[in-house]
Amino acid sequence: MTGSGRLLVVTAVAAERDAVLAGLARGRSAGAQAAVDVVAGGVGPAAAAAATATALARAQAAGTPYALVVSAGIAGGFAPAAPVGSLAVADAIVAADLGAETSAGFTPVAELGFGTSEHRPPAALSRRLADVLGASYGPVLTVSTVTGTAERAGTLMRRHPAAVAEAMEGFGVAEAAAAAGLPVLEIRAVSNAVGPRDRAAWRIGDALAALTAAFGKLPAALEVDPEHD
Ligand SMILES: O=C(O)c1cccc(C(=O)CC[C@H]2O[C@@H](n3cnc4c(=O)[nH]cnc43)[C@H](O)[C@@H]2O)c1
Repeated sequence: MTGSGRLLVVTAVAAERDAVLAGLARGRSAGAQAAVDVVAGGVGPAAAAAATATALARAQAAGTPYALVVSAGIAGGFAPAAPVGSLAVADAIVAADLGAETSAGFTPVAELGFGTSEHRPPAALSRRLADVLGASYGPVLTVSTVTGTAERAGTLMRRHPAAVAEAMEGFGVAEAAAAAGLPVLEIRAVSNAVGPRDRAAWRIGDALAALTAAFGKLPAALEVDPEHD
């Protein structure tokens, strides 16, 4: 993102939006200059896609288009790559449960011939961001249902052995960005391990703090033009 590039960050809920805003404020006090808008678009891929598409269209109509879109928030981490409290940056944003379930197993929508199953962030930019943030780097899975059993976690890991995190909005944000011809990133802070549901083990506060720290560094890390990735 160059100095003139406007950045749209989409989170699910207000607490994530506020954590991102706190990080951006910290970055500005350190001298980082970035035109960034942050939207809490709702939980799940459909809400995220609708909110992202609306924000992009409004900016385009106002003559102040965005140059880059980021899906950000908390996530489940796949062990050992992404422990609780760590950050994850997507090298691919994957629709992990969009497709068809048959007796032969799951077939992704792309293999059914009905569209895209994953979006690729700019490789050099996302890799550089992961390095700057000290984040794990790999596929981030988008699901419509939070994984709650070891069996489901195992199924996802077998299908996506390099996956680092699971969340619910990235693919929706990426679809809206792709429709607008814009590059997309996904940055997640790990609040829990993907697997058996244990709400007592969730560390949402720690994840939100990690998200704030990440966005304190992000504008400086993005001071490149994603068009020349
Ligand atoms: O199991 C529960 O009752 C429970 C407790 C706290 C949060 C939830 C959610 O459904 C959070 C979904 C929300 O947060 C993201 N997120 C965080 N961890 C995960 C995960 O392991 N798998 C998928 N999404 C996760 C997600 O992006 C949503 O915005 C449930």
